[in-house]
Order: sequence, then C-alpha cells, then structure tokens
Amino acid sequence: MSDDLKRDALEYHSLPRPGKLSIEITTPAETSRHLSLAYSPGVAEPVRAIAEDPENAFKYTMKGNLVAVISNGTAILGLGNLGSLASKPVMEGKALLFKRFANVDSIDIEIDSEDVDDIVKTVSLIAESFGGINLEDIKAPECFEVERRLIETCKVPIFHDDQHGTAIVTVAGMLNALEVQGKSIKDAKLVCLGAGAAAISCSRLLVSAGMPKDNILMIDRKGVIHGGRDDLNKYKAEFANQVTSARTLDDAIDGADIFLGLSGPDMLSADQLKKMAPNPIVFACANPDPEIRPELALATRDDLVMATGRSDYPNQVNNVLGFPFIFRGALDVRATAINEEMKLAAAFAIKELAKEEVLPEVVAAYGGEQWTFGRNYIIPKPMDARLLNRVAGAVARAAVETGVARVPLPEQYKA
Ligand SMILES: NC(=O)C1=CN([C@@H]2O[C@H](COP(=O)(O)OP(=O)(O)OC[C@H]3O[C@@H](n4cnc5c(N)ncnc54)[C@H](OP(=O)(O)O)[C@@H]3O)[C@@H](O)[C@H]2O)C=CC1
Ligand SMILES: CC(=O)C(=O)O
Ligand SMILES: [Mg+2]
Repeated sequence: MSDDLKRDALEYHSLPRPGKLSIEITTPAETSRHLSLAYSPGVAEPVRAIAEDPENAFKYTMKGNLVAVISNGTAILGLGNLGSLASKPVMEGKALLFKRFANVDSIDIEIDSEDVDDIVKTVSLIAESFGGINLEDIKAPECFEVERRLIETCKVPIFHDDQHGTAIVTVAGMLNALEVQGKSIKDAKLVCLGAGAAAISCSRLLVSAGMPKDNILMIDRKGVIHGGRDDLNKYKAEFANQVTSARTLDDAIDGADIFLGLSGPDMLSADQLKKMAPNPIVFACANPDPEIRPELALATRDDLVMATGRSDYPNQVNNVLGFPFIFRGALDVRATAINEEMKLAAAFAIKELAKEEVLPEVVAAYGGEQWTFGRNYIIPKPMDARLLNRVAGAVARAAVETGVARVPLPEQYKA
C-alpha cells in the first residue's frame, strides 16, 4: 500500500467523526407524547406482546433487520491474530457494507477470547436479539466448531462469512473464469494455498459445484496436504490428496490450471506462475496483500485470468459480493438457516449477472472504464445495484423451497 493510501485510510476512519457509521432514530421523539410512547409507559405494550409471543419482536423491534457482526480478531483479513479490538475497523466496515448495499442494520461485537466455549456461550446468549449472526475473521479450526455449535443452539441464521461468503463468491467467479479460459470444472487442476476457514469452505463448495476432490491440492504452512501426513486436523484431512507425490507449492503448481490463494501476501512467485498450464486462473484472494501482485502476474504471463480480493484491481473476488445480499434474502423470509441450496443459489445469481451489460453508474463509480464479460470482467462489481434483488431473491426463493423460510416469499422476489 502506498504511503498516500495509508494516510488517506487513517483520515477516512477518523473524520468527520471516529469510525464509519452511527445509529439513527426512526420514530418521532420530540414531545412528551412521543416519549410516553417510545419509553415509559407506552413501551410496556410491545414488551407484553413479545413476552406473549416472541414473533412479535419482528413487528415491534428492529430485530428483523438487524445482524450482529461478531469477531474475536484471530484471523483479521490476512493480517493474522491481532486481537479483538484491532478487528473493530473491519467489523465496522462489514456493517457499513451491510447498510450500503442491502439496507441491513448491523452492529459489530468483538469478543475478547480465543476459547470456543466462551464464544459459543456469548453468542448464543445474545443471538435472539438479532435476525442473524455474521461470524467474521475467526481463525480455523476453531471457527468450524464455533459455527457448528451455534447452528445447533440458535434459532437465527448463523453464517461464518469467511467460509461461506467467500466460497459463494469464489465459485461464482471461478465458473466464469473457467468459461473464459475454455476449461471445465470437471477437469481443471486446482492448487489451493491456505487450509483455513476460507480455503476449506471454498474447496467444499467447488466440489459441490462439480470439481472432483482429487483435482484439488491444498497446501498449508507445512506443504501439500496428502494422505501420508499425520498432523492434520479433521477439516484438513477432508482434503488430504491420496494420489499426489507433490509436497511443496513448487511441486503442486507445475501444470496446475487454477491457483486459489487464501493464505497471505506474496506467496506465489513469478517462476511458479510460469509453471502453470496454458490459460491459467489466479485468484490471489488474501487481503489486503494478495499472494501475487497483479502487476507482477500480468507482466509474467498474458494468458491468465487474474483476480484479487481488493477493490482497486479488476475482478474483485471478495465476500462483499455475497454477505449483504444473502442476509437480505434470509431476513426477508425470516429464514432459520442459510443452507447449501441458498448458498449455491447465491453463487449462480452472482455468476449470471457478470454476463449482463455493465450499468453506466457502475462504470462511473470505477473511473469510467468499460467492461464486458471476459478476462478483466468475470464477476460483477459490488456497486451493481442489480445484485440486491438478484442475489437476495435467489436466496429467499431457495429458503422457501427448502422449508427454512418462516414467512411467504415477498412480492419483490416473485419475478
Ligand atoms: N477475498 C475474500 O473475500 C476473502 C479473503 N480471505 C483471505 O484468506 C486468507 C485466510 O483467511 P482465513 O481462512 O479466514 O484465515 P485462517 O486463519 O482460518 O487460515 C489461514 C490459512 O492460511 C495458511 N497460511 C498462512 N501462511 C501460509 C503460508 N506461508 N503457506 C501456506 N499456508 C499458509 C494457514 O496455514 P496453517 O493451517 O498451516 O496455519 C491457514 O491454513 C486471508 O488472507 C484473508 O484475507 C478470507 C476471507 C475472504
Ligand atoms: C474479505 C474478508 O472477509 C477477509 O479478507 O477476511
Ligand atoms: Mg473476513
């Protein structure tokens, strides 16, 4: 990051007041009459109504449009474990994106503990106050256990964004990248650098979308995850490749069609990129610094599709394209869960939108550059206002079809 961008980022976060959002009042609160409705004595009426029937919380409180963004700061972007308080700018950022793109109200909650029991207890005790829970930047393998136990305990959707938001957007972009490069998901060989929350979940959803598991080589800090290793947790073991003789990234990348980076900065060298198959796909998704800089990758080869997690390069493969709209759809049908069908529906809705003409306001928001579906445009931009209805609608319809919706499909999604 340039010094200018660093300075501007700090200024952006400090002005006009510290942080990126605030809470606003939606009802009149100017007179004693208003106060006697908003607070004592009037507030007693919705209290009694909710005590009688918890569903009334959707009618009389902000619960139905409110998501908690919860982190413990153990995997803040690709910066690592920097503690719960340091994760707050990212969590406020997620809240900004929820509001900006899908008018979902959200509040960040940072839990100062790395203990799974602590996190599960804290979240399960507050979950009923929200329409949904977005877990964020909690490292693997703890994140899997936290999410599983919360899904079992809580009645509202629990969604670990680094797993599922990332997977949904990655699958959307990957299917399009494969099409652009003339490759098939059934044959393409994938190297996944990273074996944490995002990597495991992306690989699982790619398998659901048709990629044979044997075509995936997953790599952690100790090298390729293969059947001979006895140091694997059960999540990594799911991707232990039984046939490969590759042991390092250098071995694995030889002839690979796809590099999917969900690890950390500058881990893929130009020499390694040169060893990939013709027309390769490179998703260097670590934030803020990708596994290979696009300038270096594009200077090394001219036949690749290059994507990063960042807003300042073409092809932003980032969960921002997913979580605001996925929660919008789930909240609008009061879904009790965000299931596999809803995730795949979201992925296909995002994928399809990239085939349509880019709206003039999106072109303007990105400095006037024109795009059409192809190497530099495999996935829509977050500013594309059509994402809201398309993705939220796909998610809401899938929720209704799979029986996890608690209210009928809203009119706007019946198209
Ligand atoms: N673009 C997007 O939308 C998203 C991007 N990401 C990015 O993905 C990355 C991982 O995030 P997340 O899964 O949440 O974090 P986790 O902490 O759960 O996982 C990190 C993984 O990266 C691996 N890793 C770290 N350094 C190396 C290395 N030198 N060589 C090989 N593997 C390495 C770790 O290996 P080990 O298991 O051995 O410790 C671990 O498996 C971050 O950079 C994050 O910004 C995440 C979510 C969304
Ligand atoms: C984008 C995101 O969630 C991450 O990098 O962790
Ligand atoms: Mg994250």
